[in-house]
Amino acid sequence: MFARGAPIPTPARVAPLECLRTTVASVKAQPAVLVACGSFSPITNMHLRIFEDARDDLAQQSVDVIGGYVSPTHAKYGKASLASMPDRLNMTQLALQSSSWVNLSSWECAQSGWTRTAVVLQHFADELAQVPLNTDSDAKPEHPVKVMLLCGGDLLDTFDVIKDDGEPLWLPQDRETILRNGIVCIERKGTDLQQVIAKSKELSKYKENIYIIKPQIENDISSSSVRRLLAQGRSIKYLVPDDVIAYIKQHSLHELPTWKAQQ
Ligand SMILES: Nc1ncnc2c1ncn2[C@@H]1O[C@H](COP(=O)(O)OP(=O)(O)OP(=O)(O)O)[C@@H](O)[C@H]1O
Ligand SMILES: NC(=O)c1ccc[n+]([C@@H]2O[C@H](COP(=O)(O)O)[C@@H](O)[C@H]2O)c1
Repeated sequence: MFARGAPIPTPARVAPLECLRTTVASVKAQPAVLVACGSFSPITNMHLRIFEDARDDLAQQSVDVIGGYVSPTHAKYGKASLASMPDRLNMTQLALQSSSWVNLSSWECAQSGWTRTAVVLQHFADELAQVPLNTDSDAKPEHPVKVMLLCGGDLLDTFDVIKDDGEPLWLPQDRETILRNGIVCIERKGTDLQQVIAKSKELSKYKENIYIIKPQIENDISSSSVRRLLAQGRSIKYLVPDDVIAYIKQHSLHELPTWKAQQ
């Protein structure tokens, strides 16, 4: 558990290796690691589900997902709805206890400020490139591991956003890096991904690297809907893992002014 009110200790690795599978399905398969960057304030069952849907769909396209990471963003990302870093990390860790292949990465939160997502992914890529991969046969996998951003369609839709100060939300070189490596986008109500890609020259250029995943069971749980239910004094059972609900109650996170403001 991360101590509340204390800085986050720097972890030994960006990508803890506990759950990483180093035996790739076949020589020809493309090994991949999925990294979900986001707020996770709090983590929901749908954040966990998107990993499962993505892994199943990618397997049908000869992409062998050998591990996954949830990387909560730094407090200095500045979104009002962010619970503290220890709280978001603790809730994420509790939620991931039930996963055999997705790990928490606390690296982003241990930095002194917010880190751009492309930089986070590059750290993962640098570390994971050092991990020797093999197959059941003697032969080594033909492809090096790819680190791909896992996100909801709404995130891809922010790629062209220009902020109020006139600066792009995503630096052009960062978008390029992310798109070159591959991005796995889960369709989400309210975002037409085909349209998002078609209207952007850059996204169209890389459309082969954008894996669009249709959730097998549609579910639009979001952290904001969970916060809204809490603010209304309603139940969040079956939307969020039980241990996370217990943590929220134990530490009265539902009383956070920015969570209570959510209607
Ligand atoms: N129901 C969902 N379907 C598909 N993707 C989702 C869903 N919920 C969250 N995600 C994706 O998970 C990633 C991390 O989620 P994050 O906590 O940043 O967003 P969120 O749950 O939409 O939060 P908020 O409601 O506070 O904006 C994002 O890429 C987001 O699009
Ligand atoms: N330029 C960038 O790298 C950039 C811009 C906006 C959001 N992000 C990331 O995307 C995620 C978005 O989270 P939210 O959807 O909760 O805002 C966060 O992990 C954040 O760090 C990255």
